[in-house]
Amino acid sequence: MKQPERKKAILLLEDGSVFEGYSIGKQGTSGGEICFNTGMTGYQEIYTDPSYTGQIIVNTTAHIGNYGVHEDEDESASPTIKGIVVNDFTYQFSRNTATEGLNEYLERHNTVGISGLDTRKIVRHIRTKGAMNAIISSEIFDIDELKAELEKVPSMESLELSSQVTTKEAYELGSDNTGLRVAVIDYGIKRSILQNFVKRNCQVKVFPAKTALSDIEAWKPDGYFLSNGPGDPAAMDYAVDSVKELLNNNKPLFGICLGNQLLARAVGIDTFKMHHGHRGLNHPVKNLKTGKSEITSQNHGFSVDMDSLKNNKAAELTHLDLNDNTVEGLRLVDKPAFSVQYHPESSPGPHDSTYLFDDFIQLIKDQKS
Ligand SMILES: NC(=O)CC[C@H](N)C(=O)O
Repeated sequence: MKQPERKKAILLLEDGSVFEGYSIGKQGTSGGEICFNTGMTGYQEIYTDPSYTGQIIVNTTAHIGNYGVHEDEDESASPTIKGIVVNDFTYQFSRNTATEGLNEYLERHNTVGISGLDTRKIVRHIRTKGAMNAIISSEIFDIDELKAELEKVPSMESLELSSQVTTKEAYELGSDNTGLRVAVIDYGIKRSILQNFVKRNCQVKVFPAKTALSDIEAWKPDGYFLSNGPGDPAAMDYAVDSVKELLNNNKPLFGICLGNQLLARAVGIDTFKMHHGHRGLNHPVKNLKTGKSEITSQNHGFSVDMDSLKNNKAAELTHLDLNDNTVEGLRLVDKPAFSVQYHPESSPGPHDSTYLFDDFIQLIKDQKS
């Protein structure tokens, strides 16, 4: 595939920094919270993870697009990110099984991007100054005009986004009557998480984020799963209230990422906005029960407050981040409920933590027998 003629694009950060590069994907103007992912691979899974809704992703790995995209590797129906910032964008991909080039894919999904930037410099900037909003444009080059557009972009703090990405209708997956019925509350779920349940012989029903408990119970689930998802958990009282109701039933409950934050809030533990979040595929976490460490896939900009967790009698810390000592997992003391901040489905990422799905299923089996 021939490289199209390169058109100019600019990236403007909230603190006034301007970077000039080339337009990739859809031409246009798009703003969101800028964040970086340090993974060396898995760009398609990252761009389609609904947890990134409303964000512009900077990939620190230098080559993006070089293996194209494959229709089976989407984590959701389409990307809901606000844009991508990359260094060397490759139009000509080298993978004989790829079904499309990344540029056509981004155009088809109306995703704006900018290439040719020194992404390491941008990352150092965000790492020093903290999370902030940014805007990419291939049409507005007047900085004051672009600043006015950037001011319209909402702050990620206090933003509720799950209701934009949750399923509209409930749906079922997996084989019937396996005796393991998992009710998934969809706050922006990744497909690979659902596949982890189906692969383990679970019958799964995925419910919209605002489903009444009675409708979930009508399906007679054996356990509940709280999904990952975008936005600030502190802006999700409706979800925290429904988690409290689920906990009253004393059935096994497992949560990932946003699900971890919602479980914490449901028992009165605080969450907070991090300085610049954790996003990558090589974050070391220590399992405090086994003493072993795991290399994990992560994507979060909010976190469960350690002091608040330590002062809370209902929960205990199970997983610790070895980079910055933040909370990476917790369990409830008197209920069969646990959760992790990182992504054990590891799509993309190393598979050290998939035992958590087995632990959850074991909890369901134990309770049933
Ligand atoms: N991956 C997720 O579920 C992200 C949770 C939350 N939106 C955060 O940024 O912390």
